[in-house]
Amino acid sequence: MTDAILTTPVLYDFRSDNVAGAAPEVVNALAAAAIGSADPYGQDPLTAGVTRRLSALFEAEVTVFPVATGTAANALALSALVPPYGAVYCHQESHIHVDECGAPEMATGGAKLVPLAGECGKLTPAALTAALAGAGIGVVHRVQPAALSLTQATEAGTVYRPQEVAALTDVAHAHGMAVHMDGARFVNALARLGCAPAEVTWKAGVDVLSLGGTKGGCLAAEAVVFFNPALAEDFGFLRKRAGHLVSKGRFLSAQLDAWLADDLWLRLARHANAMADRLSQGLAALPGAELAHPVEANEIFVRLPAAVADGLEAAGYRFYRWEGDLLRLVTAFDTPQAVVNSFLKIAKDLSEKA
Ligand SMILES: Cc1ncc(COP(=O)(O)O)c(C=O)c1O
Ligand SMILES: C[C@@H](O)[C@H](N)C(=O)O
Repeated sequence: MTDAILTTPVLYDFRSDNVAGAAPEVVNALAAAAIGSADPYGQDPLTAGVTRRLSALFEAEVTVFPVATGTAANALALSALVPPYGAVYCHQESHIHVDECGAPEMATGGAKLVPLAGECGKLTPAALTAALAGAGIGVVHRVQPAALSLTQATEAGTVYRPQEVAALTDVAHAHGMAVHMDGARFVNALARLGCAPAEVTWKAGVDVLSLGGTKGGCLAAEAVVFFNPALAEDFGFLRKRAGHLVSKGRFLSAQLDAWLADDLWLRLARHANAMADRLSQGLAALPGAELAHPVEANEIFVRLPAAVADGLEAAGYRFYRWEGDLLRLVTAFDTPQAVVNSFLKIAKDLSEKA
């Protein structure tokens, strides 16, 4: 970053939904939960309430374990599915493979992540089948296929349809593998699909979901949601051993409870997605602009003429310079439409001057 950019006041930060604040409903619920005492270590009524809420939302008796970060949710969920000699098949751009600093490998005791290619951040049954054909199942020299991990919405901002999830989980289950879903942006995918949560999870063969609340409007709250109770039996020990059993667990659950109440999670995600739609449509209309992937959630990957990208940064907007000449812009539950409009007007002016 040039010195000028570092000293320019930030007009708006599109780098990530991780830079967003927290929804007032969640903050107020947290303040209310801070009064008085409550049983520790997840034995409180709020945590029981979150399990009830998620069982109702997913139309199944689920087993829920709140944790504080998405990486913990992913790594610990995989540790419940995969032995140390196991293999986890994932996309080559998956967060568990690229951005978790070896946490899944550590939590599983050394399991191997097997990254696969796929257009627009999505795995295909053909690629998974081909990888498994050469896996050496039963061969003592080889790591043994144990889990498939899908990210929904993907790291490319795309969304798996229920039938796409089912086609992948069919291959995984046929090879004796369990299925994990990294749902750091699950609610953004759900808002786009408009289907019931069950349709794109357990009814499509997903065994465990890392449900992300942090990016969706919580301060820091994620939930590991098991649809297959047999896989959850040891998770309480795995979470405690990793130091992720929060003593005042009510404070994670208060966030999740408020976020899941009255469809707040979906309303917030719909807004984030709508801002991404508006922003990406405006950018795509600029001469020389090119969207790298369909915008199906709240992430935009776009190529812009250098003068436009540089000018936007100099004006005070922040976004990531991604691989190659891609830019990544992420909208959030609280991205103002006025900010999107101003950003697009400046981009258009810069484009006309270029
Ligand atoms: C797709 C995806 N999965 C998981 C995570 C992990 O979340 P955390 O940063 O809370 O560990 C992120 C983080 O933003 C993410 O983008
Ligand atoms: C680490 C970085 O990728 C983060 N998960 C984000 O999406 O902003």
